[in-house]
Amino acid sequence: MDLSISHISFANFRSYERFDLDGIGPLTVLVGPNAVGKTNVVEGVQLLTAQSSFRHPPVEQLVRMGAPFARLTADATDGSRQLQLELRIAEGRKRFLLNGKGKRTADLKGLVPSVTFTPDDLELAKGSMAVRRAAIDALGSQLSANHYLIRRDYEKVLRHKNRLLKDEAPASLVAALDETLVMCGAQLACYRAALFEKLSERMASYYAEIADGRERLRACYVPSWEAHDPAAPATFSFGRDDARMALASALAARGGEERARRRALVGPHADRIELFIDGRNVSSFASQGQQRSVVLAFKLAEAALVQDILHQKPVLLLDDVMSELDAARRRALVAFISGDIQTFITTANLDYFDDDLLAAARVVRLPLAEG
Ligand SMILES: Nc1ncnc2c1ncn2[C@@H]1O[C@H](COP(=O)(O)OP(=O)(O)OP(=O)(O)O)[C@@H](O)[C@H]1O
Repeated sequence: MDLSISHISFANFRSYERFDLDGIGPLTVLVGPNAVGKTNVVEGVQLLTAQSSFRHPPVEQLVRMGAPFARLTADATDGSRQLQLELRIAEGRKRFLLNGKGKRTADLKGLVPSVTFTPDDLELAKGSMAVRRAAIDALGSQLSANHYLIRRDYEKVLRHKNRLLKDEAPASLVAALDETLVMCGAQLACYRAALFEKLSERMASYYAEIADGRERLRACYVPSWEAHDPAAPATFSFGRDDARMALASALAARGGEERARRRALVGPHADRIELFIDGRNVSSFASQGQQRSVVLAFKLAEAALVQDILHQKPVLLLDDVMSELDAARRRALVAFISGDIQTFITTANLDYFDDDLLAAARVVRLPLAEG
């Protein structure tokens, strides 16, 4: 049986002095007016499960204004195991605990995974490449502690390199750092590309379902060392040694340009994820409806992949997305939810939900009644 959350409790988290929800089942719909704290609940559960927040806030913002610290807990069980996930936030620092014992973030990755879908995710279709890269890394980090750690290392090296380039440091110093960048960068590009290959297969099949088989989605991971024409799909396969060599020679070839522009131009921070519908690039050609279908397919693929790789269904956190989807896409999402995956949905309006879904859900009205 999969681990699922049975109880959550927040103290001094965001707008909540206290928030407790017990007896949580497969489907919880949180309904309430604007600014009542619905998204805060989703964010709290994401912090406890994925150890990150889609809002990327400064740590101190998570603590209720005027309070010295915050504490969040979630109890999860699969019928035999009982886990308590805990996050304590004080003095600008986050500390994670499992069953009362302090843990490194990397040790908790994937234990109770989650997939979050918010209106900001619509940026996956039309927004910058950084949004797509961040989504792959967020997923990869839950699936593998190594992905999480190598990405962290790479970002540290990249920050250091950008500082050197900005300060116009001697080329020898930059070249020395490039050796580390090649090691971490090649590994990160390989992790991402391997993960993306699996994700894009599932995305394509969800997209076909959502579009009733009328259109075909194709996605490509394009490493920064490849010159790729974004007008047409292409496949790039590489192993770690290929990636190291290609990255090292691209860095050597573009070193002068990097110094002139005073920033790092080559490496996984510049890799591209291109999406195509029937051969046309989504960034330039997709309609609003097609963009929404791409994002929905992306999210459903994420959830399916977590299940395949970790053999544990993720908790699905849907923040106010029903209003962003039309009836057909809502149906596709509801069909997925009905496949027995623990889900929290927030909404300001229950009219977006059909009676069957509401009958199967626990509807929690916010603000909670006192007592
Ligand atoms: N650290 C904090 N201390 C106190 N209040 C906070 C803190 N952080 C956020 N809030 C408050 O939480 C409220 C927003 O909550 P949230 O984003 O969960 O609303 P929501 O119910 O999802 O609203 P909407 O339907 O408009 O998206 C705001 O009123 C905001 O001022």
